[in-house]
Amino acid sequence: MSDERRGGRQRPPARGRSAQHRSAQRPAERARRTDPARLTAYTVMREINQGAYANLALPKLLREKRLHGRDAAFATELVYGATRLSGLYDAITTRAAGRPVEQIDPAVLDSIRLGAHQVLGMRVPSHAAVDETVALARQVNGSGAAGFVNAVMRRISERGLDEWLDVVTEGVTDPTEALAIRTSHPLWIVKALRAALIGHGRVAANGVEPELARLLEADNAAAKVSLAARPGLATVAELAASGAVASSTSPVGAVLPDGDPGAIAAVREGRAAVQDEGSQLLALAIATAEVGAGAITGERWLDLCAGPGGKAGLLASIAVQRRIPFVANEVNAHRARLVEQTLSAAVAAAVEAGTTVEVRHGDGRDLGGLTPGAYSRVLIDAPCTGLGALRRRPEARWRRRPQDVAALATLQRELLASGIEATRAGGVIGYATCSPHLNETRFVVQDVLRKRDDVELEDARPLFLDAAGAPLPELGDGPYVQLWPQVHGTDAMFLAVLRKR
Ligand SMILES: C[S@@+](CC[C@H](N)C(=O)[O-])C[C@H]1O[C@@H](n2cnc3c(N)ncnc32)[C@H](O)[C@@H]1O
Repeated sequence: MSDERRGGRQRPPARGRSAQHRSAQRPAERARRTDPARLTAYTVMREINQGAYANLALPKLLREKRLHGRDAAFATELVYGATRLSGLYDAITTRAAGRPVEQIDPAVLDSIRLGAHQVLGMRVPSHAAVDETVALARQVNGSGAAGFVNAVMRRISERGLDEWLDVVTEGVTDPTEALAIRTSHPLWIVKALRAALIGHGRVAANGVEPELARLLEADNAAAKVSLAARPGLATVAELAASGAVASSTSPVGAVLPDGDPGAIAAVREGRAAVQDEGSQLLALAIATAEVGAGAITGERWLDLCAGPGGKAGLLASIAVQRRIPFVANEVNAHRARLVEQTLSAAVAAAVEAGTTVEVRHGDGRDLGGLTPGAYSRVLIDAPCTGLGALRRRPEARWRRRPQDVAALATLQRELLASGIEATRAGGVIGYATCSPHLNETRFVVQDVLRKRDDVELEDARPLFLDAAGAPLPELGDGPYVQLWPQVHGTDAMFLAVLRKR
């Protein structure tokens, strides 16, 4: 699609007509079909509405529709931006349409969300955004709906984002609620993140609002594409030769400024992978923690909740380099297969090195009882709400419910307890989540520690080193490590390191 068609720059007036004239045209007079990028974005929005995940549905459709380069980037920004900001855009649409969004057909609402994002969140000129949104609506929602979309889009485009933010927060006196509306997050998540910033010691309660705003804004920014070179299988230099830029945060990381990571041979071959730099640092921390004298000989590593295998991929390659047997366990059959796929290069390397990398399909809660004291290092990357990775999962904030936190609480405690059982004396246990929620992080660890005397908490901070080997900054008072997107540029990963007595 050309920039002109996309509206990426101002179009000259067509056949002497002004942009204002075009905006005032009846929808029937406008282009009847939209472009493939917008249509793809709309189709994915509908799939998300039916329960799909953006990070799976979008790449699949981009491949099917053969959209590459700038068209793929445009469709991606449309889907991710319109989905993340749908709470805000719905509040604006309510005012522009003069009726609650619940009274608007969800398919029509998706067209409006995409249009609103072009007008308020991207640099698409208003007239082009309105024209294209009406063309899309006519094509996918019908001509009756297109008239309605035209009216709503014209109202939306009458104000800039700042003006709309004032309109939708007018009369809202609670600053947390106003922040939730402005940054398009459910209120319960904003409250949980506020408590997490204070509870993890990032900021004092009386100065939390600016930091909370930074965190919520970071959730709304596109996450960079980070790659991890799996040690012994690939190098950062190899990734750099493929167009990535060496990471300053992770010693095994590189950032891909643009392009398809799947086009890089090391990624295709499972020698490198797309992985958040925080996840990389966390896996490296587990691999570098010193194990006690009782556990150092005959080391054996376990990833108790490995699917889809990101951290297992990094840990397994390090284990192979050190000729240490590695087991990746996963309860979900489909995800266990994904672990097998992602570990295939490490499995082959293990055979060469005369060691083993094994994928086990089963409930991690059973492993402590089945293989007590069998492992020198155990990672429990527990199932969690994922509130620390909202920037990567645009729909997650709208799907998660406050009750999900409580529903996971028992499982998280049982998995940690099982991981501790599976660890031998002197061994190291890492409890991790991609959520900073206090109920999924500190409180889980504290609860489990309170009930047993065979394990102690270690300071995890010295295990976090950046690409230059320097201590990662701003890790707080310890002993836990809580990473933050607005500080470290990573997902908000949590790690507690325990040692078995
Ligand atoms: C946060 S994810 C792990 C992410 C993984 N470590 C990575 O870096 O790619 C948690 C995983 O735990 C799995 N899980 C949930 N309950 C489990 C159980 N009882 N035993 C083992 N795995 C479980 C989930 O299916 C999910 O794949």
